[in-house]
Amino acid sequence: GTLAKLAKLNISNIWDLALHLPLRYEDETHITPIADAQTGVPVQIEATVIHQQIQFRPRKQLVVQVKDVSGHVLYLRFLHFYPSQQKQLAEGNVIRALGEIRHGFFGDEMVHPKIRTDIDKGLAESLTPVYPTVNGLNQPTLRRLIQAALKHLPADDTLPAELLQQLQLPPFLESLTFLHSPPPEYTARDLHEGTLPAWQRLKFDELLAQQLSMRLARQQRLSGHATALRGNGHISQPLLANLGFALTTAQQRAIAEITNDLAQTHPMHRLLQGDVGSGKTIVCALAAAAAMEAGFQVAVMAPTEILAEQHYLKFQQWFAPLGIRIVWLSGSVRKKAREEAKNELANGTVQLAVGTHALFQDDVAFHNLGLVIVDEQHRFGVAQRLALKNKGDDVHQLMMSATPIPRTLAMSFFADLDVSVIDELPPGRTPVVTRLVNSTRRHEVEKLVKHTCIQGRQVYWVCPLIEESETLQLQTAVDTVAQLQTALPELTIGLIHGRLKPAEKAAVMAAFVEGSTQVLVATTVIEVGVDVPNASLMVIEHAERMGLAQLHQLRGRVGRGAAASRCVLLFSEPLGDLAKARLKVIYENTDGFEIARQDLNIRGPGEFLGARQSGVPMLRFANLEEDLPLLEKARDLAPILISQQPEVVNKHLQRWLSQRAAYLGV
Ligand SMILES: Nc1ncnc2c1ncn2[C@@H]1O[C@H](COP(=O)(O)OP(=O)(O)OP(=O)(O)O)[C@@H](O)[C@H]1O
Repeated sequence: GTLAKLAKLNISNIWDLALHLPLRYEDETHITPIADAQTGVPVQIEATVIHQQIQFRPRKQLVVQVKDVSGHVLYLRFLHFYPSQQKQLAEGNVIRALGEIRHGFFGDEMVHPKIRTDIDKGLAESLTPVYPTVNGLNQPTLRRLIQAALKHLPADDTLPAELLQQLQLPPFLESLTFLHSPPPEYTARDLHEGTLPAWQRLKFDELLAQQLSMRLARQQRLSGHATALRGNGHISQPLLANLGFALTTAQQRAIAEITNDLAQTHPMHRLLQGDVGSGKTIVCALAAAAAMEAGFQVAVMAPTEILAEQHYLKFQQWFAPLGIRIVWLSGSVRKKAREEAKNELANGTVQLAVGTHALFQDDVAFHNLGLVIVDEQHRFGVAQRLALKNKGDDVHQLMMSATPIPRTLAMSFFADLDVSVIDELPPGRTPVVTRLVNSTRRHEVEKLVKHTCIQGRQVYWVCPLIEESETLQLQTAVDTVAQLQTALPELTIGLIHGRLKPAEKAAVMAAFVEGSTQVLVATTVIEVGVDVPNASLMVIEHAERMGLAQLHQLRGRVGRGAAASRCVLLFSEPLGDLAKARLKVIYENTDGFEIARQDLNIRGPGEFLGARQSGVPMLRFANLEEDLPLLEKARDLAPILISQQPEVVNKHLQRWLSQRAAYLGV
């Protein structure tokens, strides 16, 4: 019963209980006269029921009229109610109601207030904590359990007193007790301040645990052994000569950092970051070249088949002319081809493998794997990351991310990684002009499509994301093609979507790349990796449904050549607040790092990194935007503690890691 419910809240021991902190506080310490109540602020009133009625308009509800000593009348409304509540609120009863007063349908009202009838008990002495909970576990039970847990906690602090004094932080247990049962003089508003010392202490402890475990992981890696890979240029030189462009300074710097790491005898863990279109792919290819020149195998892994395929095609184009064999391995590869690929990887006849996490199944063995390149690593699940770790603890790893990661997040979640940033776009690009257009004006956009094609340019048209149904999504795409073809009969229109077989997809893409298809209608498969510099118009339908990272990625498919490019975001009303906020950000910004920063603000770091899906718990207490000073303190302290007070490190990690295994940063 209760244990199972606690488990749902991730509570399995007294530490978990003690760290289950209030979501907010209710103030039942005093009574506010209705006449004095501010609207929109929770207040407790005490009043006599003067009338009770069930109304049916505008919908069925219980409406109770109460009047207090100030002589003011207030309506209490309940859209869902039980007979017991009707009894509680019988005419003549004196009750206390806690809620926000606002001007409503009937006049001044409280909707679904918390009602108390035990008024003879007197007022509460301090604020009442309200905890996150699940169905069937009520607040009083949770409160009792937490109070009991607090009594059983050992009194010792993980951090020495001198250190706390230096950091101006209160003791741990004192902070916890404060937050669970705040002293009477504190108001609910004070307690929401993240700068309250008690909150600061918890946030700091959490951040410190994270920094410590990241540092330890890093030390462990640096003391591990890997083969030093030194290239001699016999692959990279012809590759560079055939490219048709020179590397930017930022690309050169990144590749220098990477080849330097590869030449070390401990495993590389480097993140290659760069905005859309900044030219990450060639840098990865050059890293792969260096490893292959040294005689070692390279595996390139992406989280989805579509993404992996883009890399496969690009690497084919670059490496096949140089006589390098590449195998493709994904979940959809048939048994026979799969066996063949596995054999070739095991006996070393193939140097380069590209694919999804199918590359790291137990039954795939490499002859001499030297480098693993992982694209969009944060989109992999925990199990997949572990599989990778097991395969390649002593292997050099290069992570690639097209999602720019804000500095605070990088400092926190990627503290174990070295980072190379490509902060420069290839020369000759003009920024993409973004337009927000109501979908009722779709025909104007069709004119723009025609205009663009007449000028010899090409167009992407992205169909709406329909998460519930892939079939419906495909249908929409087919309809869009028909509609566009009717409106623009003179144009050649292609269609690409997730259900096409790899060969069919490749054929559609090839036609667009060579320019025989002018308009490419697509489901969001073109999100990442597609690169057709002649395309200069991107139309995105139902842009309001898409996330910022995705919009930025999609928009980044144009503006990759010298031509001035446009991105038209079609939206449909009504727009929710979040959708509005996202569209505003994408309209006002072109810099991926700035967009990511604002995205982080809108969504919070957990969702930003796709943590919900991958199951990696993120920070519970600290907030990376507002707690940057604490994060910096924790980052500075971690190495000092590790070298000078290992016993403190142990104690602190034990307390926090039993909570959250995720700090290990798998
Ligand atoms: N130094 C350069 N000079 C000119 N063009 C370049 C240079 N580097 C890369 N490019 C070209 O720029 C385009 C974008 O490169 P690439 O596909 O590697 O981008 P990316 O960083 O992977 O971006 P995205 O995340 O948007 O896919 C490609 O057409 C590539 O050939």
